[in-house]
Amino acid sequence: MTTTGVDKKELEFPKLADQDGQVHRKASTFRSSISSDPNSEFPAEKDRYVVYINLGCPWAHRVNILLHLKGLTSIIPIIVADCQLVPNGWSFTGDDGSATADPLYGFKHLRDLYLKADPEYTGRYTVPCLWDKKKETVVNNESSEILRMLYTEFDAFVPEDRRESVRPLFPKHLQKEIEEMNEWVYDTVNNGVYKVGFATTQAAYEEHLHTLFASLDRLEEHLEQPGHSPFLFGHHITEADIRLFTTLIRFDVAYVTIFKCNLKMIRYDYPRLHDWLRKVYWDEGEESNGGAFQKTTYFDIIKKGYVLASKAPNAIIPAGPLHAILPL
Ligand SMILES: N[C@@H](CCC(=O)N[C@@H](CS)C(=O)NCC(=O)O)C(=O)O
Repeated sequence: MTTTGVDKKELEFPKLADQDGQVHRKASTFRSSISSDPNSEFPAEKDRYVVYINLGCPWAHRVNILLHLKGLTSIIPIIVADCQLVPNGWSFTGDDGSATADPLYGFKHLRDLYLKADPEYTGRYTVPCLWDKKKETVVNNESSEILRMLYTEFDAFVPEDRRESVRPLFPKHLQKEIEEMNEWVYDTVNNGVYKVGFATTQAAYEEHLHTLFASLDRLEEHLEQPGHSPFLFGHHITEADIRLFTTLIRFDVAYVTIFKCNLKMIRYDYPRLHDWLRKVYWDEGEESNGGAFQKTTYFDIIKKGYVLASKAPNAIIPAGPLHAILPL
């Protein structure tokens, strides 16, 4: 896919930082669940749900990876919006992998779907956004919950060898450890890069920068411990790998330069994290169902999305690093 340059459509990004210069991410609003129970409010069905994403967003990337990993892309189709945020939110433009219009209603903006679901809605129009075609509403717009419900509730639609019962992303004996890691990785790494990149005071920037790198050091130490390679919790990919991957694959190419997360780089300063990242990215075997991570990563779109989001005055997309990811 080719990326278009920045044409400076209406460059306006809703402010993430509050008055105190800090990013306080608001909780997602739609929090219903799909269930494998056919009598539930949102039962798992084929051709009933779609998920809206864009190809730059790390939260949406989690869901894109999951659908590829579980072989669910024909059960829950993905609808891609432009990676460039305009005042009315994400739009469908035909650029950078985006649909030219929303295929369900012909809408030009994701906002229109949120308002169709709830005309009184005043929250942000975020991706990922899981939509129910039957009830014509947003089921859920919180990536961590979408991720989990898609791999637990759709097992009947997943090819047998990829089901949770056979190849779990959240194995019973690791659940406590994965939950614990999710908590600090979310706060200081996944969301941490945003707290650094969108800080509007020097103090907020520095505070979160050091917290972020302390957590990367902690992840490097985690990978040194027995049973923590090649993936975070051993020989198989788990939910924790998906959640960390979408942040770390953006690190050297976008966060270091555009978000000024620049104390260190993954490729030069974190040998174990670098091995882990390359292993996950380049895997084309069974663990990744033939390359789910690589196939869903669009480096040029990621860089472009962040340049626009950070309101860099000249909107120039950094060309480097020379290799977005190094070979194994
Ligand atoms: N907690 C949410 C965050 C999602 C989110 O913030 N997505 C960004 C894109 S990376 C978005 O849609 N932002 C639009 C806005 O805030 O107006 C999740 O994990 O799903």
